[in-house]
Amino acid sequence: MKQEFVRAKPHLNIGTMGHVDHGKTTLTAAITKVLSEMDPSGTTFTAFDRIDRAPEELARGITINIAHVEYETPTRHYAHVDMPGHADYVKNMITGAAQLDGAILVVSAEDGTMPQTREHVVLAHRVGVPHVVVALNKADAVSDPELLDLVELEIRDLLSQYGFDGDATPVVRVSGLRALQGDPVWVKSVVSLLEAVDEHIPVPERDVTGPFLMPIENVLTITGRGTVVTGAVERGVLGVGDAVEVLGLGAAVTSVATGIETFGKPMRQAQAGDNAAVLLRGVKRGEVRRGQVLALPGSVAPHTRFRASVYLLSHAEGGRHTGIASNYRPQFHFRTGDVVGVVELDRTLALPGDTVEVTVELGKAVAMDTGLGFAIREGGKTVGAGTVGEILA
Ligand SMILES: Nc1nc2c(ncn2[C@@H]2O[C@H](COP(=O)(O)OP(=O)(O)OP(=O)(O)O)[C@@H](O)[C@H]2O)c(=O)[nH]1
Ligand SMILES: [Mg+2]
Repeated sequence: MKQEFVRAKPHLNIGTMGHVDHGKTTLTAAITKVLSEMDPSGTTFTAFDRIDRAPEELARGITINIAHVEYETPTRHYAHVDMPGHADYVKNMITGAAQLDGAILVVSAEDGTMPQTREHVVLAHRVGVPHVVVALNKADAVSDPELLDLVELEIRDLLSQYGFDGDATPVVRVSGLRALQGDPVWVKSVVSLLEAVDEHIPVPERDVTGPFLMPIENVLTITGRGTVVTGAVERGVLGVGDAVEVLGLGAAVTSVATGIETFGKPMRQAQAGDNAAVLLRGVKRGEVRRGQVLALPGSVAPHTRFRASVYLLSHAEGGRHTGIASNYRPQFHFRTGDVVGVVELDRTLALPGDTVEVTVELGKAVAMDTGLGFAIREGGKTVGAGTVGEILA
């Protein structure tokens, strides 16, 4: 019998972002190591090579999204998503898969801010990652303190330039690598970083009273038990035995949640903000997929046509070089899924950097309400971010 999940501390979803090779995964491993040594009952050490593991390696139990690591500070429980520095990360971030309450921006002290540092900051702000704490990593490799000061200034400037409060953002000098190796000075640096995260990233208000909704991130089959969907609960509460509906991107499926887990521990109820794995009664694996939502039956409907306010990323932010006109057909990313759609403009041309009102017609229906955010991508690049306005069909 597995130990049941105990909700003793507030739960937050955070993640590491930053340029390739700046040390995100090393730092993630170091955080779990440092915390597991402070409180073995709260945190289990997750080694570097266990963080970057591929989904195929994961064959046991109802389990949580592979990208997540779990840990506890003295005051909080965190789900931490560590994603690679390349384009896939961006895609995950904008589709809200991670639904971050805050992020640790990892910047190598050796390199300073780099193109993906900028891209991630721009996107974090656009998709509504509300708070950022900076880990000025690899501080062990830079002996000149003035150089560290310089990089710190550069980071603060970058944050301020893209809508964060660069002056108020904590910038903590750390060495993930040396902390992982147990060097006490650098272990302390990771403790300081976590204190900054605890203090600077507030516990968000969760919508626990609204109808239950969870975007599906992953679908797994557990031999002998059935199909499990995983994701972060966006709103409401789901209890074992509750009726649910899977919708969007095709035919709806109704079912009952016969089991719920978080990080391998059974729970009676998942609530907004939790990472949950839900076992669905009588559902075949092929009937559900990433990009759909699991919701209280009748509480949300899939739609194809809507008005939207769209911001087109400027060229400097990684957006298009040229403008768009009506009949533009990019990929629309809603929550965990994406679908092709056609954009109709109210004017002849919209340029990178513009905010425009548009009508969108999707190729497949997506569960949505007014106010839902989405990203627009083409050729593997993010070119816009929008919000659903009036729903037309
Ligand atoms: N000196 C020093 N090297 C570090 C530190 N942290 C990471 N490294 C090294 O930097 C390299 C990249 O580290 P990763 O943790 O894989 O970086 P990442 O940001 O996860 O990289 P991607 O996932 O590919 O974007 C490795 O060789 C690490 O050993 C640090 O604090 N100090
Ligand atoms: Mg990595």
